Formats: sequence, structure tokens, C-alpha cells
Amino acid sequence: MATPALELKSIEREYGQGDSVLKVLRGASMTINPGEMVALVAPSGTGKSTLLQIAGLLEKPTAGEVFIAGRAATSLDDAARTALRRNDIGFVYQFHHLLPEFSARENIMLPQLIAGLTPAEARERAEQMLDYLKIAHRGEHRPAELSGGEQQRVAIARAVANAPSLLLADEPTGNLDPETAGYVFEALEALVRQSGLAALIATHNLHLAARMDRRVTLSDGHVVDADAVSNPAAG
Ligand SMILES: Nc1ncnc2c1ncn2[C@@H]1O[C@H](COP(=O)(O)OP(=O)(O)OP(=O)(O)O)[C@@H](O)[C@H]1O
Repeated sequence: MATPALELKSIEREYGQGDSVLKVLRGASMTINPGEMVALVAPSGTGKSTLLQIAGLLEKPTAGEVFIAGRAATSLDDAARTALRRNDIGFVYQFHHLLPEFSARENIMLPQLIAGLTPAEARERAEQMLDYLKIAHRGEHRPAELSGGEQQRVAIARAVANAPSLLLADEPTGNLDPETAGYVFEALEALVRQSGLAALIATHNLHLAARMDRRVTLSDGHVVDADAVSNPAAG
């Protein structure tokens, strides 16, 4: 069997201390295999962003272990964890977080340059991504000159430019109108399907969630199969 792209084992995360401790995750576990697209659909405040931050090695769990492509991440030192995050994980957020003073192409090149690619290699890969996401004609433009849908496609291109094994997305279409959300999601889906990436995508959009391979939700700090909850007869 293939090594899972992401494995979360009994993740706990609490905020605050003393009387004001908030236990957001209480033993959350899940596995995502290469090529799988999983929707994380849960009510606001249940811990979706916390789970994604922990899976993306941006936050440490209070307890539990995160495996990225088979590597235990929690016990790594900061430098090794950063390297694992840079090489194996791509992020897309609700707001694009593109650097305003750089062009779309430069924004896509930047993480590759940080990862050690030459400018020529990074440029070639950025061109491929722009082309693939059908925004090649917008490569010279800065983020402020792009539409919301174009900005988000550049953010997706940037996230996958380093060929990660895992894509994490927190409401990637949450800031877009339904029509734009639809075509941005189509671009994301095509990219994931074509590259064999694993993806965990938090969304409130049930229509988009329905197009993914399976759906999970958060219940009392645990990850549960949302398909079994919403359709118990099917399981
Ligand atoms: N740094 C923090 N310090 C204290 N509490 C926090 C912190 N980050 C998150 N929380 C709390 O943890 C809970 C889960 O937050 P989280 O952002 O993970 O939820 P979410 O499901 O992503 O919500 P939304 O859909 O609204 O973005 C919330 O009650 C939130 O207030």
C-alpha cells in the first residue's frame, strides 16, 4: 500500500490555560492517501483552521503525531520541520496572500527560489502553472490588477509550484462569487487530479464538497466521516 500523504494520529490541541482552557481537538485522527481529495466540512468554530494549521506544520499539537509522506513531523527540530513543510506541503487560503509588489509570475517563482531552484527553472515551472491554470496572459500583472478568481488561481499555482505531496486549503473559494468559485475549484480539481496530489480542503460550499472523493467533519474535537453521518444507510 502507498504511504499516506497525511496521517494525523490522536491530535489534541487546546488554547488558553487554567479555567479558560478551550479543548478544540480531542484526539483527531485521519489518513489521506496520494491522489485523494477530501473535503473538511464543519460548522464555524469547530477547529477546521486549527486542524489545517497542525496538518501543515504551522502549529504544534498539544498531543498526538503528524506524519507527512510517512515522516513523523512533531519531533523534528524547527529547521527540519520547515524543510518538510516547504518541500511537501502547499497551502491555499481564503484570501490569496500574494505579495503586492511582485507580478503573478514572480509570486509563483518565489517559493521555488527559496527551495533552491535556479531562476530559469523557477520561471519555466511558473509558466507551466500559469498556462495550466489558463492565466498565462496575466503573468506580468501584479495582484491588484487581477480579478479575484485570477488572484486565487495564482495562489493555487504558487502553492503547487514546488510539487508538494499534500495540498491544504482553507476556504479557497470562500471569498468568490458562486460562478467564480466554480471555475476556480475546477482548476484546482484538475491540477490535483493530474498531479496525483493529496488534498484536504475546508469549505462551507456543499456543492464543491460533493465533488470531492469523500467528506469529513469535526465532532467534539474528533474527525468523523461526514458521508456516514449524512447518509447512514450508505455505509
Ligand atoms: N490562537 C488561539 N487562541 C485561543 N483560541 C483560539 C485560537 N485559535 C483558535 N481559537 C479558538 O478555537 C476554536 C476553533 O477555531 P478554528 O479557527 O480552528 O475554527 P474553524 O472551524 O476554522 O472556524 P471558521 O469556520 O469560523 O473559520 C474557536 O473557538 C476559536 O475561537
